[in-house]
Amino acid sequence: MDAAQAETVDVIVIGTGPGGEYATGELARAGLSVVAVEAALVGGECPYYGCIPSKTLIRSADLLSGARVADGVAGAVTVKPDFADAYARVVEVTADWDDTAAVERLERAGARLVRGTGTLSGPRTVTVDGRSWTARRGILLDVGTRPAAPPIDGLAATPYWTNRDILRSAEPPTSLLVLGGGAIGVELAQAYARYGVAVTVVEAGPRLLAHEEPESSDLVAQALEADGVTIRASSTVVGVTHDGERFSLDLEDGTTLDTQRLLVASGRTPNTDRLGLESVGVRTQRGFVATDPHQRVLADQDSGEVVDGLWAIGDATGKGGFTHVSMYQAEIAVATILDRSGPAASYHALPRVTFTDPEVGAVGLTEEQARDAGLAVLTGTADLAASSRGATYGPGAAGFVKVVADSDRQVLVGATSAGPAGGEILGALTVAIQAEVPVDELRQTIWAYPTFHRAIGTAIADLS
Ligand SMILES: Cc1cc2nc3c(=O)[nH]c(=O)nc-3n(C[C@H](O)[C@H](O)[C@H](O)COP(=O)(O)OP(=O)(O)OC[C@H]3O[C@@H](n4cnc5c(N)ncnc54)[C@H](O)[C@@H]3O)c2cc1C
Ligand SMILES: NC(=O)c1ccc[n+]([C@@H]2O[C@H](COP(=O)([O-])OP(=O)(O)OC[C@H]3O[C@@H](n4cnc5c(N)ncnc54)[C@H](O)[C@@H]3O)[C@@H](O)[C@H]2O)c1
Repeated sequence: MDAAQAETVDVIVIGTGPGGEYATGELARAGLSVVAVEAALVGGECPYYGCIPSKTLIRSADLLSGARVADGVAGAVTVKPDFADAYARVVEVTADWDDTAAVERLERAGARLVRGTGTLSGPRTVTVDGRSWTARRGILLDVGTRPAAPPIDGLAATPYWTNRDILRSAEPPTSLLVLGGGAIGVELAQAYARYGVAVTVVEAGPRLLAHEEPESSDLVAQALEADGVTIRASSTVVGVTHDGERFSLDLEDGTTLDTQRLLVASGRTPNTDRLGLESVGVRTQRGFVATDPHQRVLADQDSGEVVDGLWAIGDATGKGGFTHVSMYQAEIAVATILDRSGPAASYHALPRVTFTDPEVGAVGLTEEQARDAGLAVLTGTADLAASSRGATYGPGAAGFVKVVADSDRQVLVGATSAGPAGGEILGALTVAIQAEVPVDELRQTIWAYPTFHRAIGTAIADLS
């Protein structure tokens, strides 16, 4: 069928990241005719090149680290790291980068998958390789992001790695330079260092995990250094070359760094640049698509004008590059597409976890963001190592709970739980912020002894 003879369906989903895959299934189960267009693997980045393989690798590396600190606490353990074991688990959890199971799930739900790159070619119309579809109800975009390479002299001509290459590599490098100290950079730097790889992180900004509390950056820097990672913050790379074997990076301060492998983890670019958004009058901001709180696409950030029959979810909406955001927005979009009433999107209690050891869990605003928002800020902190649980835990107890309160409303607006199981402890803080539990109520809460989460009570008592 050519573009002139477009087939009509109810909904077309372009990009099946986690939210797009979920929405496709839900809409089809609701009885709509749905076509999902996917250029790569159904499920997107998270199950194949993101969350799932990285957290699997991190678990293997954490087991090695636990064994290494056993001597003097539990008895001597001989540790013989074997990356092949870790990689085998990565192959298992990604189904060897095969999306057959996901495709079958979609088809069982009644949806149709079209492999290829979808482009908007006018209102409610999508073209894939010369074939066109028209959507009666509309089009849902979940196109995600791809790794962004900074404009460094020579870099583009080198065989640098992105998250996609490193997580598919069966062999660990002998040395690894990680460009970027964000979530991808710090998680993978630590995991590879624990496998004996000589790792250096080069971060342009003054600290790692720049979006989180400065205390989190310090904690993660100390942990990475304890694992042997060299951290170079406030460092600018001005040139990169590759001689067929090794990379050479020139820094602005005159230093030259040599490495076998280079991982570029310096941010992402939304996949909206070749999507045909101009054909429906949508202007992006730094590639991000603006949406209203029901995930309806806006013509641009400022106008507030809703584009008829177009929804967007996921990383490309710029509300946070996390699978749980994609899934959350997908539920909202599905409700709107099905004309069901439902709550509008709200991000005041957006949680995120960086899966380093110690884990950095955070929700809502940082102290600085709360102050910048003009709130009357109170903060409270508790040191995990100094807690009873910390004393019993022994090595690896470093961490803290920090709470940020709005003293006018007497509710928490932000919190960090960094330490062992920091991401799990975050759950209680997320509920407190989502439900705007009064600080007084949190003061009266009984926190089990001796747990790490009891530090939430200590931090609340410390509010000043
Ligand atoms: C190494 C790494 C680790 C991560 N760890 C975590 C974590 O622990 N927790 C967490 O919450 N998040 C994590 N993330 C982020 C997470 O992967 C994303 O937030 C998540 O995948 C949601 O993305 P999305 O829905 O925007 O779509 P994506 O997952 O980006 O998928 C978009 C899909 O759209 C397809 N596509 C794009 N354009 C088109 C087109 N024109 N036509 C057809 N198909 C198209 C792509 O092929 C892709 O399959 C991690 C990311 C990385 C890279
Ligand atoms: N645990 C998680 O939830 C998790 C894990 C990994 C990734 N992610 C998501 O994936 C996305 C990408 O993560 P990321 O770590 O690539 O991006 P990021 O934006 O979080 O961090 C990129 C870092 O690279 C630095 N940088 C930029 N240009 C540089 C340069 N030229 N030289 C040196 N440093 C430079 C930035 O200052 C920043 O600190 C994010 O949306 C993140 O939320 C989430």
